[in-house]
Amino acid sequence: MAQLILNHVSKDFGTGKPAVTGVSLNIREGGFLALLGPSGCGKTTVLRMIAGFEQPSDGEIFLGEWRLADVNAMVPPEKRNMAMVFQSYALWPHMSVAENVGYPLKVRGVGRAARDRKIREALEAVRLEAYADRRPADLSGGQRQRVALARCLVTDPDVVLLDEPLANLDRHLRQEMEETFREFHARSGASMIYVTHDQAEAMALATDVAVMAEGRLLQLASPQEIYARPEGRLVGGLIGQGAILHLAWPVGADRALEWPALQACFGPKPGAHLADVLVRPQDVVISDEGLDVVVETAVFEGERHALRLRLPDGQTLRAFSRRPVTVGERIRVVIRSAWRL
Ligand SMILES: Nc1ncnc2c1ncn2[C@@H]1O[C@H](COP(=O)(O)OP(=O)(O)OP(=O)(O)O)[C@@H](O)[C@H]1O
Repeated sequence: MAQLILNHVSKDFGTGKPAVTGVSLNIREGGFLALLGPSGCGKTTVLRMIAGFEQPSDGEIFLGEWRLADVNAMVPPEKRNMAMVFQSYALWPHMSVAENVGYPLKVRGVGRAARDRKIREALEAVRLEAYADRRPADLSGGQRQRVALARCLVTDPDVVLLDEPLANLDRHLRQEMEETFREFHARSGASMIYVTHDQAEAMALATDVAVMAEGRLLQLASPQEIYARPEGRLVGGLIGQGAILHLAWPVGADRALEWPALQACFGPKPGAHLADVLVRPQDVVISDEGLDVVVETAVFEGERHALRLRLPDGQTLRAFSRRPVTVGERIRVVIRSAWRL
């Protein structure tokens, strides 16, 4: 197994606007990369180029030293030892679960005994041993997706590509399936690339998160890093919760500031350069000093109240409160820390 490398990869379908522009990525062996971004940003196109369903219009794709694709040539998908899992599961309806899982081995001419053993192991891995003889139609959505994962496992792929695999499942099942994906990743040892537009899912699963917008890669970092230090407004708005404020950030100051230094950024500063600043709700603390704000909305979420607070200049902040507050109430808050985007 080896590192998957995308080197300045672009794809232009000739529609006037390239789908992907100059994307460079290194996916380390056994890594789990989430590709995140708004609809139409080029995520699926990147995945399809890695799989070999599309040829780059520029740049190169390598698996270790092996050149998989460039503008002149490409290795066909079936020669890449990759497996792809789709949102739609893509199971054969007329085959049993075991037959579906064993199908890639049958195509490769693997003998009956070895095939049966592999199928058994793969079904055990996704906890579906008891369902081997059922048809896909008799399974739940989550179980069907686990069959699709088992079908991936049997071929021992170097790279597994997942295109929004949980998009068709309800929230509860998605959480359960996240656990299955984590186990699947640990067991297979394959590098995984997971396309999603759900940032919480990306953060929960991946070792690395790549954020794309309009065909370009904006940032690639670990979930912790991208949460703590997002680059720019788009990444800041996409990862985690928070408010983006325009504040008079002191010239030459650090990108992270804490209270009370932050206090100086608020209030009218005619002519000052305004920076985009990210404030996370958990860093906004109700206090008996600090900024004067009005509670605009308060939503009870069970373990806390989620608040939208209006600053005197009309900008809004998000905050959490343990105690109930009333809409229209004036309170004071301290901002523990903020990050200049
Ligand atoms: N075969 C194609 N021919 C022409 N344009 C295409 C083709 N495939 C994708 N595109 C265009 O490329 C852009 C990126 O599409 P892509 O499917 O990669 O985005 P995405 O981020 O995966 O979106 P979504 O989250 O909605 O699936 C879009 O503008 C899309 O219309």
